[in-house]
Amino acid sequence: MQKIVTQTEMYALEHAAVAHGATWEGLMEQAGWGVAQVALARLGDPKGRRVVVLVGPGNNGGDGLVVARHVHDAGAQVALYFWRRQFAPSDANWQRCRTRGLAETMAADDPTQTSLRKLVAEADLVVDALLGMGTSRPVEGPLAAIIATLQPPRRPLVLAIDLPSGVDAGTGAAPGGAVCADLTVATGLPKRGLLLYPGRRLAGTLELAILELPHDYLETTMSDLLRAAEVQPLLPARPPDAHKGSFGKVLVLAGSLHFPGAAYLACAGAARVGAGLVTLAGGRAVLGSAMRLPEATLLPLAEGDWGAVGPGALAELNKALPNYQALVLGPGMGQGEATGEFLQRLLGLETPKSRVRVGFLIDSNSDEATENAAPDLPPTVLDADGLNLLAKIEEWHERLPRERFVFTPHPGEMRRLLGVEQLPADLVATACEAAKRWGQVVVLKGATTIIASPDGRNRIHDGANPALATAGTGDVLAGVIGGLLAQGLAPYDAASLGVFLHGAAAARVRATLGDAGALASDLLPELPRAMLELR
Ligand SMILES: NC(=O)C1=CN([C@@H]2O[C@H](COP(=O)(O)OP(=O)(O)OC[C@H]3O[C@@H](n4cnc5c(N)ncnc54)[C@H](O)[C@@H]3O)[C@@H](O)[C@H]2O)[C@H](O)CC1
Ligand SMILES: [K+]
Repeated sequence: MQKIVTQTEMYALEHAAVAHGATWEGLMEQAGWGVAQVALARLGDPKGRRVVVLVGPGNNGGDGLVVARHVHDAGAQVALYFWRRQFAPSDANWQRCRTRGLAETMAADDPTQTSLRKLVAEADLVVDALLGMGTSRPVEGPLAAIIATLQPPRRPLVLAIDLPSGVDAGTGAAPGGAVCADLTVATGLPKRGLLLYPGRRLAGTLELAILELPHDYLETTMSDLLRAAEVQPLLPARPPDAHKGSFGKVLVLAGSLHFPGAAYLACAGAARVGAGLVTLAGGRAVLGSAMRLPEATLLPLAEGDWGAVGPGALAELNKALPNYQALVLGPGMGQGEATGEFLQRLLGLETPKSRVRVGFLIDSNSDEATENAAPDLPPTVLDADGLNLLAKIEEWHERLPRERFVFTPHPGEMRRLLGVEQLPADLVATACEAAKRWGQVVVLKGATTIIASPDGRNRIHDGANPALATAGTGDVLAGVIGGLLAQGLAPYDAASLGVFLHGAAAARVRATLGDAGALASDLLPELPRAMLELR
């Protein structure tokens, strides 16, 4: 399992390591040695290769001095460029570099960066050890000018230690600009900011320098990188004597005249990850979608506006729901008033006021009232317009049954659910706090997707892929998660495996079609292949 940490968690881990007998100097030596091995592997034969190490004022700079020594000792020609670091005899790592006679330039003596530009122009490798986890404010002034000398396109290989200088370790933000590295070697554990944009882009390839950290303490950190090893055991077994009933039934309530394709994509997503049966529920628009997926069965429902379901659909739905192990609710269902009323009643969230508004349907004491009562929902994926409609209902999260839903918002839907103009910078914390408060699994979709459980655990999926940036891919994901819920996975696991498989299918699409022009439906045939590859 690859843990991902915040600054606070990392500093606490380092303190715990020291309490367990490690020393700060020893940790820095381990970190610097590990980074130097990566640097040397990139350099090839170090003889005659030129390396510039940019050394900042803190421990990140200290790591840089350790790297400089090891790379020098391996045979490379190393020059040091200091920004805001004062020599002190207690700076043992600087002292060791002096003993070896490494060239030194002070940024204070190079106000126009003329010397630095020359060093960079002649270098094979620049090591960025200006700032690490300690980055606490936007980069500006001389530091910004130093960073600017590393701008692409013509430059040597740039290796950042721990984080590209200027990237916030917690959020990945780089408000004043930051080093754009070819590779970043995280010390000990990757920091969150390395996985969140723009930090992820600025970091380049991610590598790790191993630090000995106390294992039991490590287990208390809550973020995991979502990787094949973590989700492989979650794949539902396929016993040879299985029948379609073994793999669950998914009801997909989606689509409208405006968005018929969303219904198809969600259904096919569920079927392509192995659900036993998929039923498409909805109005006339859904009938058209079903033509594209002859394997799906159909539950025609009373329509509201524009072919989307209306409040009259509840009675039919109530009868059918007990036969299903999962529900996918929302893709392309529109945000019409009647659909909103339907959703409100389905989720048991109607207020006395709205009860009056749908009074033409029911009298609260009649049999019809029972027929139209909010059903007990199976595990449910709530996506897209389902989320937008939910966001309009007052105090929805206090009244919704807890631990029943997987919410799959993109940032716009997340803003609406939270009722804010702009999402907070720390997306991981935002998703985690929401999951805890709402009592539901939250999948905050983006170039980096965050899967947060109400119990505080979270998984981060490093799966940016421009091929996915096209309409309909979210509908496929909702279906995929629904298909896994129907096969008995717990919501957090269904969401995690679903995000992983969706990302793996997208990687396969990109490998054949490239960055542009893929259709969401191209993901569908790749889903079983992604499962096969994972199994
Ligand atoms: N702690 C350990 O045992 C280990 C840490 N490792 C490395 O240490 C850094 C974190 O070091 P720290 O000294 O806490 O912070 P920095 O080196 O990142 O720099 C802090 C320094 O910079 C100033 N500062 C912050 N932001 C700005 C800014 N935008 N402009 C100007 N100055 C800024 C701040 O005030 C401080 O003075 C960690 O990343 C690792 O690389 C070892 O890896 C392991 C042991
Ligand atoms: K750095």
